[in-house]
Amino acid sequence: MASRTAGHLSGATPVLTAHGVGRAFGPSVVLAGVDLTIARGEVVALLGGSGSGKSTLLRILAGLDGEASGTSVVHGTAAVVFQEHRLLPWKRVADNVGLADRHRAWPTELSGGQAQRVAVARALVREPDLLLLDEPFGALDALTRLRMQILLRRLRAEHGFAALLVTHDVEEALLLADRILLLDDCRIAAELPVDLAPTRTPDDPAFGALRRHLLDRLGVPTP
Ligand SMILES: Nc1ncnc2c1ncn2[C@@H]1O[C@H](COP(=O)(O)OP(=O)(O)OP(=O)(O)O)[C@@H](O)[C@H]1O
Repeated sequence: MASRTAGHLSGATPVLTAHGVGRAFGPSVVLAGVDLTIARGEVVALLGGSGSGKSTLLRILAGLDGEASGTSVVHGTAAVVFQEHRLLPWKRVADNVGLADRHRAWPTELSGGQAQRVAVARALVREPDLLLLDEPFGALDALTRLRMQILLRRLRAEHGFAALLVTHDVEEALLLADRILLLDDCRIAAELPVDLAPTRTPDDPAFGALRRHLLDRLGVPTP
């Protein structure tokens, strides 16, 4: 597996290119022949059933899996945010992020939502070209999750980073992504552009139609 980071290239260059990515754990094949390109500034959501290989693919793209086959190149810099914040408990919050210390709190003193905000700040402070987000809000309560989704939208509008967002949450994908990929049967089985009005409210009929379509593809019955 050649997973590497290339230098900063021209604007037309995608921020991520992956070809023929494969991964097996013993006899169990999880990914086979996955091709993926993410344009600069594009937010792509990766949906799929539990165990379909979403986190495995994200780890490969992040260069955290040395056992995969195929090639994956980030054209620029990438930063990863996981479901658990993974802050360093022996460092104060500001030291975790690398910012001037104004609040002087330890990560253990933070709520889940606060800790995840710090994790996002830590990822963004280096101004990455690509954010790799693995269920970043999956452990948060519904209200905090919505706040974080709105925050991520705002940050993306301000900073213009590209992102790959692994999520179980169809509405989260529809709220945040420009394009949705469905991972099934070891490969990217479907790809949908999210062509919605900028507000992306769930009561928009086009939002509802896409939501139903995705749930149907994921095998979730809708009323
Ligand atoms: N280190 C590992 N050793 C053995 N099997 C693994 C390992 N990591 C992942 N797997 C297996 O690979 C498959 C895909 O796992 P992965 O975590 O990528 O799925 P996922 O789509 O992210 O699932 P979920 O949505 O439930 O988090 C699963 O069957 C899992 O058991």
